[in-house]
Amino acid sequence: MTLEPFGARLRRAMDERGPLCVGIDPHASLLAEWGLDDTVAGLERFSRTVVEALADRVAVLKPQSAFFERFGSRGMAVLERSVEEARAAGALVVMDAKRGDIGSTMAAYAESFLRKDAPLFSDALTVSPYLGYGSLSPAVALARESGAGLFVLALTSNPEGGEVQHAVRADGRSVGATMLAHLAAENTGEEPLGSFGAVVGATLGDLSTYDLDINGPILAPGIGAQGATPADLPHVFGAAVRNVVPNVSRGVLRHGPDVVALRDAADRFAQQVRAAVEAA
Ligand SMILES: O=c1ccn([C@@H]2O[C@H](COP(=O)(O)O)[C@@H](O)[C@H]2O)c(=O)[nH]1
Repeated sequence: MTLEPFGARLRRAMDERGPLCVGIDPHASLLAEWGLDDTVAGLERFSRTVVEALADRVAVLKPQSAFFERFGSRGMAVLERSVEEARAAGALVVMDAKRGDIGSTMAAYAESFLRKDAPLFSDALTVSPYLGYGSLSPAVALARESGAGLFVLALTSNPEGGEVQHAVRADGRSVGATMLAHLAAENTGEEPLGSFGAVVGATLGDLSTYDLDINGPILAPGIGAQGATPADLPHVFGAAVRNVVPNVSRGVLRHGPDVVALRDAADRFAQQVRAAVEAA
């Protein structure tokens, strides 16, 4: 069955459920706080609990692949099941694996996450363009074919990102702005929303010098543990705020393992996001 393009599916999910994305980030410290062992069994319990609590109410769940990879093949099996269960319960899954390599290898990464019959097929994948935006072409092509999407690291939430992303090219444009321009071109003419999104940190303050009008989604990590708040979103993103998918991971997860407490925490963030976007 052919999937509707990711951008259209995401727009509908954002309209129906609100735009919040919650991360599935099983940090060792969170496993301990939840009373779980730092083992595959602990990982599985953690992931299952997050999916059970949230997959039927938030638009997007974003598993952080690193925390599953550290357990090897058995961790990846847990990740596979989490993706499958989250999608079955109605959430869109953005796999946060930040892949990026020369084009021929990028094609294999794309096959791993974006081919419809792949065990880890996800609705969208985070990718790094820092081997050159063109190196992502195989992922762009396969995402289009599969009805999936990409989130390209443009302006990341961490303070170290600026030394690369704010660097100014010979044409006077910054590297981050160049990535945004590539995405705008990718999404030209797409309705209601393109499938090729940018990652732009909610921590970055006023971004009015950047053209965030990419006709695609903007995944905005940094809310909660990294210090940004939902109230910051209009100031950071301006008119683009309506296409922002704000991500919170530890800010919600620290309320587990109680399912009701996780839901309440996600609902609070969702409500704060809604109020901030409506007031914008
Ligand atoms: O610029 C980026 C890109 C990705 N991330 C990821 O988002 C979550 C944030 O987790 P919190 O616990 O809410 O801080 C995490 O998986 C990061 O790898 C990011 O933070 N910034």
